[in-house]
Amino acid sequence: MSQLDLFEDATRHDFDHDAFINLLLQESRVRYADVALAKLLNKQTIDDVFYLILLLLRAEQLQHSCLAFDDIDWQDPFAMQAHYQLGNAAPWQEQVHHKIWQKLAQHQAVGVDKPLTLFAQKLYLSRLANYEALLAERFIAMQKQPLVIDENHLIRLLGEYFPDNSNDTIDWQKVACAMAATRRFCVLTGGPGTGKTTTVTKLLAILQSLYIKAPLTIKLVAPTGKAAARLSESILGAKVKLGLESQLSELIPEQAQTIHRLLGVIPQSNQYRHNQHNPLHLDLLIIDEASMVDLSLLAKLVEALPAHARLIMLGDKDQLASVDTGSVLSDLCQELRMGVLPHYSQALCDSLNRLCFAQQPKLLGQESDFALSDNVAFLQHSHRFDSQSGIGQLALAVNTNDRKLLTQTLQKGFEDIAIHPLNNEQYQDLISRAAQHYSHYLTLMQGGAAAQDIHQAFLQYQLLAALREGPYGVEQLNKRIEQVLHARGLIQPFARHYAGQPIMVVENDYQLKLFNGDIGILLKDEHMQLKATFIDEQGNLRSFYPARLPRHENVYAMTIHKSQGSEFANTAMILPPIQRSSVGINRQLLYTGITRAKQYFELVAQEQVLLNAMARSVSRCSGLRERLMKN
Ligand SMILES: Nc1ncnc2c1ncn2[C@@H]1O[C@H](COP(=O)(O)OP(=O)(O)OP(=O)(O)O)[C@@H](O)[C@H]1O
Repeated sequence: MSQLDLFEDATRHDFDHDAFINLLLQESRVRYADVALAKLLNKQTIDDVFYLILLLLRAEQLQHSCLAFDDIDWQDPFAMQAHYQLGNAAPWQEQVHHKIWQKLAQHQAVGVDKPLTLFAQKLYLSRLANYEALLAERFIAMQKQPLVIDENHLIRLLGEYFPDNSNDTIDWQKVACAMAATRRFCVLTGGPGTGKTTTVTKLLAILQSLYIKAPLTIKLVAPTGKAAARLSESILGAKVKLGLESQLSELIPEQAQTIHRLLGVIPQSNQYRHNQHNPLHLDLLIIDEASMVDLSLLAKLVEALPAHARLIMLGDKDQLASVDTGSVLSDLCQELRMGVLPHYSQALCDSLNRLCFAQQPKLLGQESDFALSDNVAFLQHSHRFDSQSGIGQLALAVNTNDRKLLTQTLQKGFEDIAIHPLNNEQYQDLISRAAQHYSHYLTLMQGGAAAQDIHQAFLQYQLLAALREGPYGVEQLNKRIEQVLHARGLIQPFARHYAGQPIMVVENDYQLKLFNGDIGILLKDEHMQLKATFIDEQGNLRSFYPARLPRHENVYAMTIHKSQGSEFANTAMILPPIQRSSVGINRQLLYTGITRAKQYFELVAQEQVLLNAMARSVSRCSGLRERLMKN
């Protein structure tokens, strides 16, 4: 029996729309505002188009860029829990789908300069369609705009920074560097430790050497303050490792900033100081953690680039998509698979063989239908996690849903991972271990250490949870850890704010320049005043009276979603039991959690929950790919 057949029931005279809409609201499938908007756009008529608009608004709420006709379950489009008796369901009919599409195409709210847009069998809110179209247009424009390069000089520099190992293997970092040096737009994707930052630092050294007479103005950005601080640290580390001579080293920036800061936030507005009319002053923009950047912010950033600019996007395509709508990085990297060579055109392979492997050409072309396949470089080999590392093997097993590799990894007894079954005892042990880790920064605080050192110590460990609510969610975990730390005499959590309390800001405050995801610790200053302290991307200390803080929560435990863009030496992760783990616990979530760990990772979970999550891969609906197909 169906819940609602969009063609048959929605247009039936005796169908009780009010009851059905109430059910949708009760089951939180849609919001009141969605119903009102769908009615408005459909001139108060409740019919099949009204329900399609509702479905679109629901899709947007779930961070999809659009509603794909092919993805709709026409017999139960809202995936209802309640069984709603509607009589005989209409059989699936191809012509009826065609009819509704035609009806939509002629609808008064659909079209150019209208609130809704149709594209490639997908229905959009026009705002999102416009962002997608803008990105596709700019990416293609950048791809087509030629660059003048002294090829011989570039070959020499590539040889210097990537000395040929003269065996048969391909140095993909060198390939990535050659690709990025010779095009205005390049995506560089790879898992943790595959050398994205190292490659980009070498690329910057090569580009500044090529253009030494008129060096490029380079800006580095990341979506969060945390990610920007990490990028700064990594670029600095890579520069030191490369041992660049000082004149060249000075031409490579190491201070990254947030995208919001670069664009120039205008308080109480969703506009930025920099836009197409007031472009950014730069020649090359590097965006790190690009998987976290949502469609609208990326569109605004790309729109603000000057016409001559180059753009490089770095990120891990397999991580969770952005918190807000869109999944641009994974859309651009959709055809890449671990263990498979990317498809590059023969023209690109000829050029890369000339630039990188003059002695012995190594690359052979393979055509792709994707217009930007020659703009995506893929690093697969991790230099941080070798075959001796459990973290790397576990991440690989999860990411490829390889149960055999998972079993082997668990049996090998790696020292850098531990997996505990979820039960009462393990739950209590996890809380105790977390409290033990956090006692380090609290002991430093009690000893009067500098705020920077206290923050540094806090960031050595993080407990991650898949859920917010319930006994396995961050709220309860935070309370439990707080209780243990209090019992150990390390904190006095009697007021809303107390010394040693770690907090995460959960909304943007453009006035204070505190952003969603920023982590602070409450500390007493020299006058014994309690202040919330934050370390900014430049490593500077910023302090605020607690009463001034934007909305925030304790962060002894944080959700995996919130941990994106951060790394911790020690990371622990807890997954709920099977009864609570059907929604939202998927491969991307697990992979993101595991790859936050640099040195040690522990998981507390039921085996079946782990296996189910590995098998559940999610993707967001978007039309960006279609906009970027050849022809
Ligand atoms: N070709 C290489 N040979 C040896 N070591 C390398 C190579 N490339 C990178 N490394 C080392 O591997 C580690 C990880 O490199 P890097 O930070 O550049 O990777 P990443 O992809 O940016 O990582 P993440 O995204 O996880 O921060 C660094 O210690 C770096 O020095």
